[in-house]
Amino acid sequence: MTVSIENMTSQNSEQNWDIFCAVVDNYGDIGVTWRLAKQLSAEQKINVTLWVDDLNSFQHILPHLDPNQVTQSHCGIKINQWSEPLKIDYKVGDVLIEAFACELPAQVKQQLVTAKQAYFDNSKNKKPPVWLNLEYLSAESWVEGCHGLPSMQASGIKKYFYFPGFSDKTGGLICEKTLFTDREHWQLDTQNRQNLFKSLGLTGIDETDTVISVFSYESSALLALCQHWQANDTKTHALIPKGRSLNSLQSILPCSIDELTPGMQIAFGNLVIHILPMTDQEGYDKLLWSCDFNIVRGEDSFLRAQWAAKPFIWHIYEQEEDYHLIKLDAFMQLYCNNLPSELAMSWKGLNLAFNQEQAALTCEYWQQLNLADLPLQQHAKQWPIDAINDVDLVSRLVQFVKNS
Ligand SMILES: Cc1cn([C@H]2C[C@H](O)[C@@H](COP(=O)(O)OP(=O)(O)O[C@H]3O[C@@H](C)[C@H](O)[C@@H](O)[C@H]3O)O2)c(=O)[nH]c1=O
Repeated sequence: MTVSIENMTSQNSEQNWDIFCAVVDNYGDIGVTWRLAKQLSAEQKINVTLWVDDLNSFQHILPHLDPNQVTQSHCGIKINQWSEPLKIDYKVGDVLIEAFACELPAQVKQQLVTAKQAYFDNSKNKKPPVWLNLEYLSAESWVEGCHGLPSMQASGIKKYFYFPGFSDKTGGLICEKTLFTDREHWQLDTQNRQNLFKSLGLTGIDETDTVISVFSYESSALLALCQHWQANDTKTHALIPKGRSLNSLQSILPCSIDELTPGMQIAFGNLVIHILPMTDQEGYDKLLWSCDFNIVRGEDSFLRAQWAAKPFIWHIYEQEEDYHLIKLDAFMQLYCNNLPSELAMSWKGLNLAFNQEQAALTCEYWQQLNLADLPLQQHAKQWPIDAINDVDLVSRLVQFVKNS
């Protein structure tokens, strides 16, 4: 029997999925789950409820969100405040996703036990949901062996470990179906970049200037790079939202970080720092598409910099015992697989030096890395096509659930 895509998505529209997200810090946990929720809803027509414990953080990347509402809808997704105890009842759906091993509320776990028992008593009752733990993205090879493994929980229900990743044996990477074509169209017309900068209140940027977006954690290497750009021949614009990157630049700023407001420009020699307003994720993607180089961090902006098809530095989220450097290395090996060795050395050197706060080395590698270098640019364009490995995370996830 053949089932058409339309039939499959209309079957999905009867499905209810819940995603629970606890914000550990910053915007990555909510950033990833929000992307996931939007794509499940828009492309798979699944009814998604996203439960979030910190709506104030969420509002930074979804400006229309009202942090005081216990429940609200945006982009077709129901967003519920996750408080303990829950103010809104959780009703068992078809799929339950806990993001990044967050501890589900006791009420939810109790509902799972009840659902399991009811199904055990009479298989005509609704099946308990497929329960998944969505893990962090890593390019390490062990991920392939752990993706999809079940673990029996006290409720008698299996919980599956769902690992995003770069190979076909992993859960894939979040990427909307039309993202690459949307980006290509955007990048074909330089007017888009100019219009975007204008809408963000960024002025004085000529077409020939180098534009770099900066969304990193604190790093003395960033200060060194800014000082390097300041003395450089090319005019450089660093677009930086209020946040952690600026903490490293306090010594060169004319006022305290609190006093900075979006749209402000601070000029030093050939560098202009622009204070960037934070936008929603769609706006942020377009910013990455429009810059010549992006400095990104965490998980979601890291992936979006890859989808932007531009060269980038990944400031990885620090972990205990420098474990993050192992993750960084695994990704760099993969990314540099087909790069000419000299270019690979400069790109890896730059990323490692930035992450290890080796200020002088960062500038040295920056100088070696010519942004106009054709192989570097071509690689940045080809990489998304190779990395997506035919199928994105949401498509793989829906199939995984069907097979579970
Ligand atoms: C600058 C900017 C970012 N964003 C979004 C893009 C991303 O979804 C989100 C930032 O998330 P990330 O890039 O993942 O970085 P991050 O550092 O914010 O998030 C994290 O990293 C994880 C690895 C950790 O585990 C998390 O606990 C968390 O710290 O903010 C906007 O929507 N608009 C903006 O203007």
